[in-house]
Amino acid sequence: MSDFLTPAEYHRIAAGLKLPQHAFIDGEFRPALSGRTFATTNPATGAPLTEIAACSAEDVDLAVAAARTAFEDGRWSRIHPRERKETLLRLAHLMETHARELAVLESIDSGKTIFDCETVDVPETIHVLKWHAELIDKIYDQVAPASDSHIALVVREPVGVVGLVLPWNFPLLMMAWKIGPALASGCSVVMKPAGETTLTALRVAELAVQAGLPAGVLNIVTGSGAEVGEPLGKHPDVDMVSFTGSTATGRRFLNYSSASNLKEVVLELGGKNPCVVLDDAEDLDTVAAHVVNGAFWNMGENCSAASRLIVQRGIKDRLLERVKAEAANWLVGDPLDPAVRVGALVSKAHFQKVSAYLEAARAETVLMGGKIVSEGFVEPTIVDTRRDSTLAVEEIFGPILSVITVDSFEEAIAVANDTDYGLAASIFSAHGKQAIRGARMLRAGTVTVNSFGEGDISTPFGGYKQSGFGGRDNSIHAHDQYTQLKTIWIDLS
Ligand SMILES: NC(=O)C1=CN([C@@H]2O[C@H](COP(=O)(O)OP(=O)(O)OC[C@H]3O[C@@H](n4cnc5c(N)ncnc54)[C@H](O)[C@@H]3O)[C@@H](O)[C@H]2O)C=CC1
Ligand code: BAL
Repeated sequence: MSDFLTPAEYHRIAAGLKLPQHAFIDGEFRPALSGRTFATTNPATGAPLTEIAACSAEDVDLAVAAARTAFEDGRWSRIHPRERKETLLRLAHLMETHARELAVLESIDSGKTIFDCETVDVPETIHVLKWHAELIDKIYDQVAPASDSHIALVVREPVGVVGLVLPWNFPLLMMAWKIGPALASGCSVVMKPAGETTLTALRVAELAVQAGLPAGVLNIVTGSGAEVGEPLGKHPDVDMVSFTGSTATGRRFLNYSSASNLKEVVLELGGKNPCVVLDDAEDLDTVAAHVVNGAFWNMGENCSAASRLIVQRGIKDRLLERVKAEAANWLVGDPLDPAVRVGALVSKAHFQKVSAYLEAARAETVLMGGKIVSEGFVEPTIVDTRRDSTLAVEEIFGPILSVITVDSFEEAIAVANDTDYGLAASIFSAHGKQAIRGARMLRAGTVTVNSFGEGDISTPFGGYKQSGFGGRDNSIHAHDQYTQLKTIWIDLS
């Protein structure tokens, strides 16, 4: 903790921040063409932070045109990958220099805790950008088998102008997950941050200018889903869209694509992720720490949150005792206090949604929590539920853990897989073969064994079933989204 400041010091930094307001199009910060703005507030206090450009289809057109020009003239798409690497590394280094400011901005804009912003969101964002930058001048294309009279090349080319539509739960990190591989690959970007959390993206754009990113290569169009997301999804000159957010909105992007130019679509969607704990799990204090982290980290506002604890009857009581003890350490309160682990839910609307689930929990057995702390803040809550209860089926995106009791390994796996989602899962067992067998049987894009997590930048992240579509974020596979394969046959005869 020695690197953390006091809450008062963080509040002083927050009060002194200059907040961005304008969209970023063709290398310039500009108001919406309509002149309209929308208010953004600090979800922890309800206080207005600033007014931001409320863009619409005409601003999207401008941004796409700028991105297209930049892509076609090759100012970024056709320079040596090493030059792209160096520019992105300069951006990452500038972000390091401004890490604390970015962490505070992220916290006041989203309600996330300063603890997480300082230890995860900002450093991981920088790491992800560096990882993709470092990769791009080290990967090779392929030469296919052919007779002596031909050479057959399989080359990757940047897909073109890409639309990136972001969620509000990890504003900086999701930006990095998408702009990292998109920019490294040579694409031009039109990005739409979530309306709730726009500020850090615009600050990164300011740093990108300083880093020397050419105009038009990164454009940030601010505003609502209906007025910016939809025109971007339907735009005939956007070659591909990568989206992270709800399954319902993800579906719309498939419709937008089919109704426009059949642009490629990659969707990273919701989850109702199981955490399976079998009777033979060992070191229950550690298991409990993973369970709590999985369920309550980032206020449960996490697509891979382990929101269903599927526990075998023989170990249930011993485990829950420890889970409750561990969760009791998760202090709820001022996100700018580094001792706090559960900050504010992202918006009033989302707070109301989560509060409605707390209300529904009253019809079940609440084992812990269950109450609103104050406007925007809810207690980490543990509920003993039926496997088919609303709480155990729907993605809540709040700090509510549903506990489901099972009697066997087979039943645990069946319950875990009994969901429309398939993003992440975890399994705890001291019996190696059983744990690995379970990991293979769980239908999810990421499965962790005897731990909770998402892997890291080196491994692909994305969902089975209705949790994902069309590709993966992270790892070298993320570059598949932003490149397309071209075959070149050369006749030597
Ligand atoms: N998979 C994930 O990481 C996320 C899941 N969610 C889930 O979605 C629920 C609702 O949250 P929302 O903010 O409403 O998520 P959302 O999926 O509607 O929003 C994500 C992004 O899509 C944009 N968008 C919204 N409507 C659009 C439309 N009609 N056309 C194009 N773009 C559109 C939003 O402005 C935002 O940038 C949450 O309670 C949570 O359960 C929300 C955010 C992230
Ligand atoms: N956990 C990172 C991806 C997401 O929540 O959307």
